[in-house]
Amino acid sequence: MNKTIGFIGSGNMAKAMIGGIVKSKLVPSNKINVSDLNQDTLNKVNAEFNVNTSTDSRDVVEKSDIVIVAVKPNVYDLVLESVKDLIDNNKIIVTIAAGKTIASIENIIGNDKKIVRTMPNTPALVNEGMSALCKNKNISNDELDTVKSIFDSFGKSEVVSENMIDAVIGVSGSAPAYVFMFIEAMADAAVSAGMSRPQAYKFASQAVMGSAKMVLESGKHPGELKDMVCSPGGTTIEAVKTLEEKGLRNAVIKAMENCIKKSQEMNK
Ligand SMILES: NC(=O)C1=CN([C@@H]2O[C@H](COP(=O)(O)OP(=O)(O)OC[C@H]3O[C@@H](n4cnc5c(N)ncnc54)[C@H](OP(=O)(O)O)[C@@H]3O)[C@@H](O)[C@H]2O)C=CC1
Ligand SMILES: O=C(O)[C@@H]1CCC=N1
Repeated sequence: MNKTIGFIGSGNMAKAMIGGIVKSKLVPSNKINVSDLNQDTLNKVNAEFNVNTSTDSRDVVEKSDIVIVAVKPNVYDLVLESVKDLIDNNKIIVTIAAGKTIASIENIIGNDKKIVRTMPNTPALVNEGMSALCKNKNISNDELDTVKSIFDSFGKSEVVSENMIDAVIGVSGSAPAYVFMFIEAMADAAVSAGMSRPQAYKFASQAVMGSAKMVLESGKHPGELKDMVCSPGGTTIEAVKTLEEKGLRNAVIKAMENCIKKSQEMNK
């Protein structure tokens, strides 16, 4: 891609995306500009990915065609205010923040500017990210494709309507956290049965990854895949009974409802 990509904020999500872009070689690392308030953070990002760094977000905006704003929602508006005079009608502003609607960003930088709202997730770091994208009226389909190719460089992505972003946060943006909790709990049980901690993480993570791949690749309903594991009178059905008794599915649904509700509140 013949574009320069900038990141304002170099935290967990930005680093996962930078790592994914660099590994995929979508653009050379000298075409990635990154800012953060913390020089130590920037030194680490530079040592790991060899990208250009600055403590001044204005440097990043000036030097980049596509600017990904990756700071937390509480400082988001201040950051946009501090760079808005540098945003012309050619630059593309990409937001990854929960609760920052296209309208709220247009209110700050102007409704004549090019804005793409996205929701990625941290598996971007290992090229298994899942992202959603939507655009404002000033972004052409070609420009949306260009931004999508950034997100596709570290995983998969889909274009959605903006009112789906809250659901995307529940099922994808925040979801790695629930899956890590599940893996941790599985590993704890294996350790309790005498397995070493590293081996327990390996078994548990591979089981989760393989199961996810079966859902994506077999075309079978998850319930059917579950039934294929449950031998009559066997071990798995005992575990399934306990998970139902303890309300696993209900807990997941309730947790995601709260996650989505929080996202909706943050949009206001
Ligand atoms: N984490 C995730 O899995 C996902 C996060 N997101 C979104 O990504 C955004 C960032 O979240 P996350 O990466 O978790 O947060 P982090 O706190 O890890 O990252 C934010 C980074 O921005 C830095 N920062 C703060 N103010 C400025 C500024 N004025 N100029 C430059 N850098 C600044 C912070 O520095 P300092 O720490 O010193 O304040 C920090 O390094 C959020 O808006 C979130 O909604 C979206 C999808 C998934
Ligand atoms: O927890 C959050 O608010 C962000 C958004 C999605 C994942 N992390």
